Amino acid sequence: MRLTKQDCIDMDQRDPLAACRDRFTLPQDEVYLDGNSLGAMPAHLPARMQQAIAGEWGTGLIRSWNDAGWIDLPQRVAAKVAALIGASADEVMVGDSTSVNLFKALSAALRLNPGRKVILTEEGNFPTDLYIAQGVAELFGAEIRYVPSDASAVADALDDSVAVLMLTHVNYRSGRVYDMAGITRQAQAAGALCIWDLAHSAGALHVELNACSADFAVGCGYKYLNGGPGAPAFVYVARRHQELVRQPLSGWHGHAQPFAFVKDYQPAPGINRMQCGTPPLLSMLALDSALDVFDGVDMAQLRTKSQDLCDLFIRLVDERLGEYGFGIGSPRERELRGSQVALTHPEGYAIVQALIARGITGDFRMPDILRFGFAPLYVRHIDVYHTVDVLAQIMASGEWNQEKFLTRKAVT
Ligand SMILES: Cc1ncc(COP(=O)(O)O)c(C=O)c1O
Ligand SMILES: Nc1c(O)cccc1C(=O)C[C@H](N)C(=O)O
Repeated sequence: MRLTKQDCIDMDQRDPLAACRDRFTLPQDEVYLDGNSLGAMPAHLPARMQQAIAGEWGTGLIRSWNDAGWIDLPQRVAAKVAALIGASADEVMVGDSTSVNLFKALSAALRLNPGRKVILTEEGNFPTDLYIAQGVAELFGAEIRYVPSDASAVADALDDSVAVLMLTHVNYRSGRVYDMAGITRQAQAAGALCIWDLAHSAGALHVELNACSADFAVGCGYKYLNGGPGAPAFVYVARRHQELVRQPLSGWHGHAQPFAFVKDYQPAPGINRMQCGTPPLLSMLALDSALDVFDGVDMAQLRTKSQDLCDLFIRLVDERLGEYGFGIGSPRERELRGSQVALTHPEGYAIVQALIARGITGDFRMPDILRFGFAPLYVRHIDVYHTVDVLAQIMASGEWNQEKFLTRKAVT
């Protein structure tokens, strides 16, 4: 039997996380399926930022480093992130971008594994991961080995030359999720260290870094963590590695005594050595406050809802869009998929633009992927229904086939 609109309304009524949507401000009538690229704005954030700007900065000025606790804000934010990714507070540092944190983590991992010169990664990894690896390889005289985005190809390529395996947990295009525990075990058994990019996992999946015995991880603050555009990112270093870790961005905030103003660099104890320069305080305050939307949220329940939304989307696409030439570009098994679904279609770009014009925001990834992210804290089952319904209308009417939808914009 085909699912109905009423079925989806009933699903929302049974959803234990339904009330979390009120923690966000979303434009009226917008269906937002791009929280995997830029998370929605937590409703309490404008007031918090007003206070931070006018009060802490405007009035408190430099005194706020002490009086408002700016100096150890990164550690407080790190503790909140750590709770979402199965890590201890003293294993996470928040700051810089994901790209910069990857640079630090990759450099540190190569130094921990001297004698080995290969960075193993997948050719379908997110471009910044590949570009950073290329930069690090050049600096360290390392070599990059690319394999297809497939767990068995990764396993086959793990030999005694591999220093570091660098993978993105949830693929940005297909949403395929790797078995973090199993692959980490295989990498470590082969003598390699593992770096996981959690850009599309943190805040949407039930990540358990410590339980997986992970070595390093990085991730974004502006996607499912909802910290706002360009929010600080994070880096995780397992406690057992921390005292040996050396990262080359040896800025003063990562120094053992930043305010001693001594000539020579000495790394701070523990995770603090992963810091570099002055953090972007306003963005850090925004991320700190944004993370409060996770208060009381059970991550296993969050993961279940995300899987339910994705399953619902695939089922509705199967039931209603069969005649329009779409493919499913994501795994159909819910355990193998993150919190997003890719459809494929040769006219994908224009179809996404037509959807956006109708108030449903997804995005497009080359060459033919329509990408829909289902952020479980604020996306409803009825939004999924509405999206497929409007997609069917756009395809039936040929509405997508207009000049204004075919012209490419700078950011897709
Ligand atoms: C897997 C992955 N890593 C990293 C990034 C971004 O890194 P940065 O915040 O440095 O731009 C993204 C998205 O932009 C991503 O999808
Ligand atoms: N970081 C982004 C940006 O600066 C502009 C536009 C989009 C993004 C994204 O986050 C894209 C995203 N990582 C992706 O998976 O495609």
